[in-house]
Amino acid sequence: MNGRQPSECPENFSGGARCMDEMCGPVAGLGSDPVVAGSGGVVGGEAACSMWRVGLLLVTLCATLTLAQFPRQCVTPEGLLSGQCCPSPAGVAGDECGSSTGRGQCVVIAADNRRHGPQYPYAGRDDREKWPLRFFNRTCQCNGNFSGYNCGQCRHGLTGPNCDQRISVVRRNIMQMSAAEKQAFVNALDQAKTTVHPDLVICTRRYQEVFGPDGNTPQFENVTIYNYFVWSHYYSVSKTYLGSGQTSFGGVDFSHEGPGFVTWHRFHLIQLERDMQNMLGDSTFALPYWNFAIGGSECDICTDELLGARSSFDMSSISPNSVFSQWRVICESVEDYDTFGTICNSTETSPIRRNPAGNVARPMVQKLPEPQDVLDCLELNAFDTPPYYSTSSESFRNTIEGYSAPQGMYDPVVRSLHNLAHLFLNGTGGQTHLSPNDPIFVLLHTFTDAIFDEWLSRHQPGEVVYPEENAPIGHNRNFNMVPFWPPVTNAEMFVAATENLGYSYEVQWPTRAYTVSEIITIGVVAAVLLVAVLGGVIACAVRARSYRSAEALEPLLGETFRCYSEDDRRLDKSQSVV
Ligand SMILES: O=C(O)c1cc2cc(O)c(O)cc2[nH]1
Repeated sequence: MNGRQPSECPENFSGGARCMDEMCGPVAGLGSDPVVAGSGGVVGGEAACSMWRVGLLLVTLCATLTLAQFPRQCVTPEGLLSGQCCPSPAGVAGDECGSSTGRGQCVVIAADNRRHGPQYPYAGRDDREKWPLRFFNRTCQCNGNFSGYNCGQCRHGLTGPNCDQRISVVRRNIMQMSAAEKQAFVNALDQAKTTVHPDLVICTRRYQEVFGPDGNTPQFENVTIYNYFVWSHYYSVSKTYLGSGQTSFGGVDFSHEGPGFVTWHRFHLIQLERDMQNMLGDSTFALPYWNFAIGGSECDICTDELLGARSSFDMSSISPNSVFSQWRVICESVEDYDTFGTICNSTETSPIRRNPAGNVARPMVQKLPEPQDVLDCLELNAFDTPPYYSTSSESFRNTIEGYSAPQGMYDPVVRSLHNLAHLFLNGTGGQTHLSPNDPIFVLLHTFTDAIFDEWLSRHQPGEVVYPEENAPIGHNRNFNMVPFWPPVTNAEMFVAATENLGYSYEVQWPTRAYTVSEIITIGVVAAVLLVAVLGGVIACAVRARSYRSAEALEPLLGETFRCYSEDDRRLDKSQSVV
């Protein structure tokens, strides 16, 4: 933890008490807690019962303070063995999911049963299949606007004791924020990096080993708010361990290379934003975005005022003047995880590496996407196309993800939009198992999400366009996204953010440049118009001229006529006179 101390829990989580790890000890230490001894050990009659009660009291006390990737009170040996995770928001026995106040009830978890694509050829080899059934099969189902693992929270975009007040935050371009706003955001990120998550602990072993070496010590660990954000991304992309001496299977990714790319990352950000709002005690806090579609080879947010300038000592390091130079990454030992079947834990190791535009071996990733690329991908009509994978063509999803050219054509050598922005960073932010360790990840993904939201708003698709089956594992419409808890499906994030999720984007979308054929058409039309106008002008001029010539002759004629008429009148007069 860089020698820095985790902060206290925010008031609304702790009720003024200190964080779970301080009050209750580390989760991995629950093995020595009476609740665990009472359940797993041979403890008799009265003693066991009173120990159980003490344990229950402790768990209940802790329950009001924390939850987990699975709620903390659920990751006891009994909780894991029961398969049920339905805590009470008030910490009251018999009040599962706040049922006594009508907030919710404990129900069986529905996991997606539809076929997935051929990319993952196994069954029963990975804890993430049919998420989260390997760990739990019962969860809270909340009524009305209540939400959360125990129905103690409100749905996104709602607040108040009855969750009936609308609330919405606006995600803005970080470059357009004031100096004070920029500083506040950097400080908030840094606070999240060191604040122990009030709700979540991470699982540090595969299910097979989750009860620990003694069979009675659940392998879960505290983690900071920001490191949970990193860990959940790592967990979703990690390979399938197939056993000792076997190569882990890499053809699996629960958050990339499929339609769930946009929905998974959307929820990932919402969760971080909420955690930071709670940490700050500020429900108006919004994650900003980085408009990475600016072309060129300059990282405009890589300044010490924002995400950290380049160090003048080392091209791939962050300037010591930035707080992010002090950050240390987690989930770095990917070879170990894949070789030994271990899982990333909360141990921090090396500094962030970043060398924007510096990949000399790959010139294609030395330049950021162009503004036109965003406009092109927004024009694609199909959300995704078979095989709903990184090889899909004419797919909005595969294009914004960046495996297709911005106009939609799949090309194995192309990296565009989101992928290009990652690879441009050329370091921690360009490696899937590590990338969220670089906080640029947050801003890169809010912009990606803004493009997704704009596409939803322009095309108004409805969930039917999201594939129900045959997408890669994890990506079907009703698959519960890994590793989120309580279960949330891809479909739940396939909705307009403003109306459904309590946030919106303030974006000036670039105006479209004309295509060559449009320029030619416009030129031809303009030329025709010009000829027509010129023709008209010339015709008028000629007519006017001929009128003028006619008028020039008129006085003579007039005079003549007048002469005649005057003669006539004179004549008449004379006649009358006569
Ligand atoms: O090679 C790619 O296209 C690539 C790298 C990378 C890193 C990352 O964190 C992502 O989320 C995607 C991604 N794609």
